[in-house]
Amino acid sequence: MTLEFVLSRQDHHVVGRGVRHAFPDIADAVAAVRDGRNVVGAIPFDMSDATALIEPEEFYRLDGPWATVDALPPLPTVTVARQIPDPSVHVQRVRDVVEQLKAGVAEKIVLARAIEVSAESPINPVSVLSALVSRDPMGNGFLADLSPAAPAGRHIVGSSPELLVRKRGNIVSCHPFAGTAARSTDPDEEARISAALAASAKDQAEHRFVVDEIRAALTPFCETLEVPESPQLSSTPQLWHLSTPIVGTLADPATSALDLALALHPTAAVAGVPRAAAMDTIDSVEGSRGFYAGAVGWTDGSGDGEWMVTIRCVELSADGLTGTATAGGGIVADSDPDAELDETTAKFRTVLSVFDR
Ligand SMILES: C=C(O[C@@H]1C=C(C(=O)O)C=C[C@H]1O)C(=O)O
Repeated sequence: MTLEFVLSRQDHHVVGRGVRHAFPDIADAVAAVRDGRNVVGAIPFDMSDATALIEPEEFYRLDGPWATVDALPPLPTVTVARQIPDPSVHVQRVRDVVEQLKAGVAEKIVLARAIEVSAESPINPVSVLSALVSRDPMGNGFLADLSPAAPAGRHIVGSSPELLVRKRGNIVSCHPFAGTAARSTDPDEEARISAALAASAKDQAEHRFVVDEIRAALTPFCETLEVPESPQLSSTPQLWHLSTPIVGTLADPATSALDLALALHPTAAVAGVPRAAAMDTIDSVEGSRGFYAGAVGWTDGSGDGEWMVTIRCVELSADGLTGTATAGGGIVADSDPDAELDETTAKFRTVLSVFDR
């Protein structure tokens, strides 16, 4: 049976194989969960686009991060075919957005850019997933077949550190990330970089927008909600981030993980504040983001589930010969456009480094 879906975390992973039913329309997926069916897959950034959710034929959850015993095709060499837009244009876009933010159009807007790579032979999505999970000490990785959203055969694969929402019984948790610094191989530099990120007023402000928005979105669902006063430092192999673990108890345990994901998505970590103004700017500046900056995850027939923010990822074409990685960063009025370009470059390393020779 084909592998349609994987979500790997440090302590467990979920796999979906085969397609019993495809849900290009999110409302049908929500109804399926209410009927006690398992739903897995990917939700696009813009909820008016088609979703890539399915009820798999086979659904299972096991302890520990995902791993495979199958022999996988090696990853081919890739070359950068296009940058969308050119890096200098991205810097100019950030400059323009900074002016808009200073003029009061919005308070935070997340801008992204893409790198398209070409491969000599097909990039196997499972090989990408395997490389990503084995390189991440947190065991994070995801793979979703995007066929329900047509055209068929595309996949999105990545390693996101950012938990949009998890629901187990009556406990809801979120772990938003925002505020970023590239890591160093030098221990002294590492200490300096992480301390500077923790002390950065600009990054703290970027982060606060996300936490405040999540608190507001979750409050109506919760009996209790614990939101730490200040963020902590979290790391991936490439980056330092500010992050805030949030935990609550649900007023109605029948609220599903998918319901919660839809109430939260897209957060200010990938869109901005206010959300509508930020989404308008993103749409007019970048065009459609597709599944990048969406949500990827699962919800089982009991309503339990887990959804990650779809970042640090590459979308693979149906023939596997093209991969498009997208990375973005939150812009606020005092953002430095050149530093924002560097931040996206560092974020691309998560997925593009799997092709390094
Ligand atoms: C948008 C991305 O990352 C998000 C934006 C961040 C930021 O602006 O500092 C940090 C983590 C993520 O929430 C991405 O990786 O593409």
